[in-house]
Amino acid sequence: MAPSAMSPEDSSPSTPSRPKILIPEKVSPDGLALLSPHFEIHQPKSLSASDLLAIIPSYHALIIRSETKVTAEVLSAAKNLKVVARAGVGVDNVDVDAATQNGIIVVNSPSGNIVAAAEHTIALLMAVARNVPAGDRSLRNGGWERSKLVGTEVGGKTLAIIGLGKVGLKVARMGVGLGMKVIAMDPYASPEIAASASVSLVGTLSELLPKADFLTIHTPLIASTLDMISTAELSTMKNTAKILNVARGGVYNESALLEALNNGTIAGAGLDVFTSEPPLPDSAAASLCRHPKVVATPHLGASTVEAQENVSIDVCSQVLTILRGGLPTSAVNAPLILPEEYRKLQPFVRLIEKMGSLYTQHYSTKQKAEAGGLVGGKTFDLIYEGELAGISNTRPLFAALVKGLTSSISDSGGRDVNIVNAPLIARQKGIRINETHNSASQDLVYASLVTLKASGGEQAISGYVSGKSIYISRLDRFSANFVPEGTLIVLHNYDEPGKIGGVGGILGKHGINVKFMSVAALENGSGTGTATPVDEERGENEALMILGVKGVVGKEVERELQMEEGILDVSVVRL
Ligand SMILES: NC(=O)c1ccc[n+]([C@@H]2O[C@H](COP(=O)([O-])OP(=O)(O)OC[C@H]3O[C@@H](n4cnc5c(N)ncnc54)[C@H](O)[C@@H]3O)[C@@H](O)[C@H]2O)c1
Ligand SMILES: O=C(O)[C@H](O)COP(=O)(O)O
Repeated sequence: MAPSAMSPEDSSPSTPSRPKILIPEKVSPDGLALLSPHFEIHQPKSLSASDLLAIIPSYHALIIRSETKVTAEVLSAAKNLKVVARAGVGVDNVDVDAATQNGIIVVNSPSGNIVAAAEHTIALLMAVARNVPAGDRSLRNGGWERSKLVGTEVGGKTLAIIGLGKVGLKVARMGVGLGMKVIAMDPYASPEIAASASVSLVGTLSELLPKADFLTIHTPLIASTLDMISTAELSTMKNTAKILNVARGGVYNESALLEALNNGTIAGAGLDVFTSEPPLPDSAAASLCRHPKVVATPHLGASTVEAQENVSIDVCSQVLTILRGGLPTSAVNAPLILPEEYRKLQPFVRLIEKMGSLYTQHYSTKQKAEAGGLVGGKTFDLIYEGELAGISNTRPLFAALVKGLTSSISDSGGRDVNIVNAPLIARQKGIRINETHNSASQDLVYASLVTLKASGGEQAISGYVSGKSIYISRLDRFSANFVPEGTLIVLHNYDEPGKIGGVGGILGKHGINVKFMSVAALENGSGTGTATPVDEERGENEALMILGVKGVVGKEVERELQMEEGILDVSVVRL
């Protein structure tokens, strides 16, 4: 469709020379009022994917919600586009990497609809507890069914939350206000922040699920949360339990949920989000929407007047700034370093980001995660040695660490962290970072060395830069030497003959190719005190085996590796 094919009422009067903004979804007029005096705004009532592709080249800004798919194809055709603005949080419908490659800034509103999402969760909680929609439906059909629709009180019941971030924490506070006992599982949350909201943190799902009268998930949809609740997990819950989803379709397995409702494993569900929106006609999601034990809404979590005002003003003011040549406040793909610092700091920014991400993923295996506080609420020491100790502006390095620590646990992949907002994001998660410049290091083998340590434990990672390449030289109590890139399997094992054969056999069986292997021995003088229990006699023989692999390393592979004789612990890390 050419631009002229849009109906006249879809477009505001135009001044040809003004930059053009395309808004294919319903966005609150409050923010648009900031833009309309300066720009030509087009709001087509419906726009197909091919229409979008055809007209995008003439636009300078694109403002969207969750329905418009901004693909790599659209972005490479968008010759004049400076910004894609998401009036909301999730950017799962935008190819952010393609935007970055095309020099297009992606902005969002990280907090504008948090209250709305939390309140919608409570609305679904009360609706499923008290059969509100069923009562309403029955009355409309001329019924007066009282005994059939007896509900349960939520006061005194246990509300279990998975994901104690911005929305989860608000839901927790509201639950406490309703007289509920609130427990939560979030390995990366701050224990202090949880305690301040009267939430008891538990370490594992298996501890959380059997206690839940109501279960609600508020995590992003990422590799570790896809199908987080499926048949096995549902079977450990009370058969009176009811579950809620105002996060993203896919955190509950929809087929498993349907089966659990049909066979009485659990009692009900309140659902706002689905794996495909709207649900495909013959899908499990479509059956869930029609199920008598389900209350369903069409992704209304953020649909309040107030939230839409907030997100609209948030993103429209950023569009205004960007089209006038300024810097936005919430860029999802903002660079960590300014061009003038790029050559000197870029390898270290990359190294420290990878060290942070390695930390979060390596230490989050069940064996090592404590009840909360794996990342959130933790104090870290970031120690610069050698030439790096002389650098005074370490803001990009600090930001790189915050980005690395949070990248594997957020739906933006940490891309929204920049040098301006990194201290704020760290504060929100209760992360404290002490930077130390140690220029007096003796016997340093590398020109510069960076060490990341979590205080109060043995968790430590060191790394260095050589040319343009980055390396990890220490992981835990082990001297290592490997490149922190791609998919890595880190095996903590007894250094005994036959290990490589066994591990290779398992990987080969699953079609996983090994690209490199590195063995890390205990550092000189390292004792055997460790988070993982080791055999006293074999303790001196511990080692780490680090495998760089190609192929999908699923949970089954991890389980098989974990069962292998002499393997103490396994972590799969994607860097
Ligand atoms: N339905 C709606 O309209 C609507 C509105 C707003 C937000 N959302 C969605 O709600 C979700 C939460 O948003 P938010 O702003 O609170 O995000 P957030 O990033 O502030 O919080 C997410 C939390 O999940 C935790 N987490 C990550 N991986 C985990 C895991 N494997 N196990 C347990 N916890 C884990 C993180 O530590 C973090 O505390 C997002 O998916 C967002 O897109 C939906
Ligand atoms: O990611 C979000 O902000 C929410 O899921 C809301 O999406 P929406 O703007 O399409 O309502």
